[in-house]
Amino acid sequence: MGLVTVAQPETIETALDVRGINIFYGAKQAIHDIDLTIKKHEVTALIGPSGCGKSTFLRSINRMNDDVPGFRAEGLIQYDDINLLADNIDTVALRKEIGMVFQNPNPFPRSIAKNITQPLKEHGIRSKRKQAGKVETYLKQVGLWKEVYDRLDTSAYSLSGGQQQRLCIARSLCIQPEVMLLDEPASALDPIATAKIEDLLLQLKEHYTIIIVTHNLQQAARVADSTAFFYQGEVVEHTKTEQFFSNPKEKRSEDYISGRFG
Ligand SMILES: Nc1ncnc2c1ncn2[C@@H]1O[C@H](COP(=O)(O)OP(=O)(O)OP(=O)(O)O)[C@@H](O)[C@H]1O
Repeated sequence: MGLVTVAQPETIETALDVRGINIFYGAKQAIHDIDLTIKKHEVTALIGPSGCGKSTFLRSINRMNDDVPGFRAEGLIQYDDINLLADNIDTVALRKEIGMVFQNPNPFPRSIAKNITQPLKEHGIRSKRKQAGKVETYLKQVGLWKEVYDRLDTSAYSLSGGQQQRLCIARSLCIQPEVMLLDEPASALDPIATAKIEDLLLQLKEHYTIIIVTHNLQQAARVADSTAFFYQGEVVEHTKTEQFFSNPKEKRSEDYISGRFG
């Protein structure tokens, strides 16, 4: 993925080891010296009030902000033996391993099937038989197959918002990433579609490492193994979700959970 290598992470259970990250937009510093350990096959929730830097941090992991004018990220985000913030990272290869799903469903303006086959083709899978097999596999993995198997050639835009979001998740999964980044993936969805996405995340963590930004504290409590509370560009507390919500260590965490700010 890049030429710069660093020492192996402390344990093989670590998916991403984040050390001393500082992020700037021009002169404005959005992230201040954060450290985080993201464990493999867990769901990690990033929570905190608007503007505290959750999306900035998430988008830095797979270099989505590189083209934002004035953007600069310093420090170490270690994935295997690679620093994801190194200058010579191949972002296409990076995004194959670290996929992303956005707040608003954004399927390609093509058929349901082509939303899966297009990324497969881009990653060298040319056999139509293999492509068809993967369309079925990944639509099943996101619980969409039964709903769409008889209309795979119709436009992805004919799906509901919740179905479109599950299609976007299938599109990310079909190239078999290790890590999935989700930026408020259910905030544009109704409660039933949201519940389906949450169920899906709980199933997917068996195969993938998941980091989710959410404004919904109940959602973090339902789906996340660990929760990181961001405030004014810092990580105030990162601990097991159950402990975070029942017995936070920091006063600012307690104030946030109890709705005293944010
Ligand atoms: N493209 C940009 N250019 C300049 N400043 C930005 C840009 N994107 C974000 N910022 C600033 O960086 C800080 C962190 O923003 P960010 O969007 O990461 O916060 P957030 O916690 O994800 O907020 P929200 O929950 O509202 O999405 C804010 O002060 C924001 O104004």
